Amino acid sequence: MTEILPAALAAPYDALLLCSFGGPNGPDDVLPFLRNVTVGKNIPEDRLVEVGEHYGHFGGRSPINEQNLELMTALQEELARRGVTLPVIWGNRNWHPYTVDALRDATAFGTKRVLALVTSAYASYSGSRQYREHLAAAVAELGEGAPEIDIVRPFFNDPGFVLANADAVAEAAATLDGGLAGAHIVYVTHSIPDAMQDASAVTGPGYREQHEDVLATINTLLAGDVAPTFDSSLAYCSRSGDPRTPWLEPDVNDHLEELAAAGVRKVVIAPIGFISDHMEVAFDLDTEALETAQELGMHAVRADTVGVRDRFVGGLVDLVLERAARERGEDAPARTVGAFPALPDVAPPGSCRMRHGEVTGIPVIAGTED
Ligand SMILES: CC1=C(CCC(=O)O)c2cc3nc(cc4[nH]c(cc5[nH]c(cc1n2)c(C)c5CCC(=O)O)c(CCC(=O)O)c4C)C(CCC(=O)O)=C3C
Ligand SMILES: [Fe+2]
Repeated sequence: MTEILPAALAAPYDALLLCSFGGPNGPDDVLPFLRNVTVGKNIPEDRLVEVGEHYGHFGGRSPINEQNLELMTALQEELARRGVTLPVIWGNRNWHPYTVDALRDATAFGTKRVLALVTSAYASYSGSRQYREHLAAAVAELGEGAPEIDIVRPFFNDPGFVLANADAVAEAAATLDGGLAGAHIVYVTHSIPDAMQDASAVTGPGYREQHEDVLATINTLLAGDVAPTFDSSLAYCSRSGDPRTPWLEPDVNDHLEELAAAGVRKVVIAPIGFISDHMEVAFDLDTEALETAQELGMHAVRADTVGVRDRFVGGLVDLVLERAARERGEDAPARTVGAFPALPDVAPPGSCRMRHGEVTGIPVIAGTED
């Protein structure tokens, strides 16, 4: 076999698109951004006003854009460190810079094959399929000359992501009196409607089961060789939508109350569902949940999100190069931790619909529209 020079390790891709959610950069952006997010979503107006106020507490801007710029730089540096030639570009689903604009620019510079890395680790409609619809819409809008796009599989069970989370939980626990002993780790992720959960579980492990897998791995790592003296559970934040529609529970605040009533006094809040400290983390956890814990007389600390930790960024670059190698027809096994295999590079028919049983026929990239 001929050896591939490092510079060509990302071939056939000629750009890596960091594809994210987007967020407002100032007060005037907040409402138009929220309207973009909720178009066709049946979110009550008073919920929009409430979420607008969350951004208001932070000067009308979300930290998400700066965090994505940092991640983009970290990815570029790690690729350069490995000698790989692959420009990183950035585009969002719901706010500037929009994906379609980033792709148009890249195309003008001759980009033909793009690998997209979505900033959600877990597979569900919101975290994966909706991005794949969004990318297909961008390609359609660009028309002739649009780049061909592939996607990095949802990376919840990537060793880099899971180990970086375990490090963050261990560091947070170390700040508690007596460390992890006698503590309760509340793992937290974004709630989704039950119907979206059910749809996420049709062709592979569901959204909740993916999180349960990650937290089981982290718990095993933290326990080491000794019998664990800590407990853990999974709770949810940021529920929205019609209050009559069932979403995944328990809400993190309700859950903290239950734990306090059961005598728990030491808590690590571990936001494994999010890769950076964007608004859900800054408001729903650091503002609301930590306040709830304090009112309940608990000592609670929030573990870092993976952000730009070396292990995480290194894992992402491994995923990118692994995907490129498979695209070149090489045998590049997908590395994982936990009970589940890697999710496929191309989503199977029927995966991660918005609602269980619903077929919309909306085109996607890296999968079929059924
Ligand atoms: C699973 C999931 C992630 C994945 C985790 C990840 O990707 O990291 C995620 C990420 C994010 N969600 C975000 C913001 C919002 N999400 C909303 C609404 C919704 N999210 C949902 C789910 C998820 N969301 C769902 C099922 C809805 C209901 C409407 C719908 O079905 O789409 C709304 C509307 C108002 C409201 O209802 O809350 C907003 C403003 C931001 C940006 C934060 C910032 O600005 O810093 C980010 C990263
Ligand atoms: Fe969301």
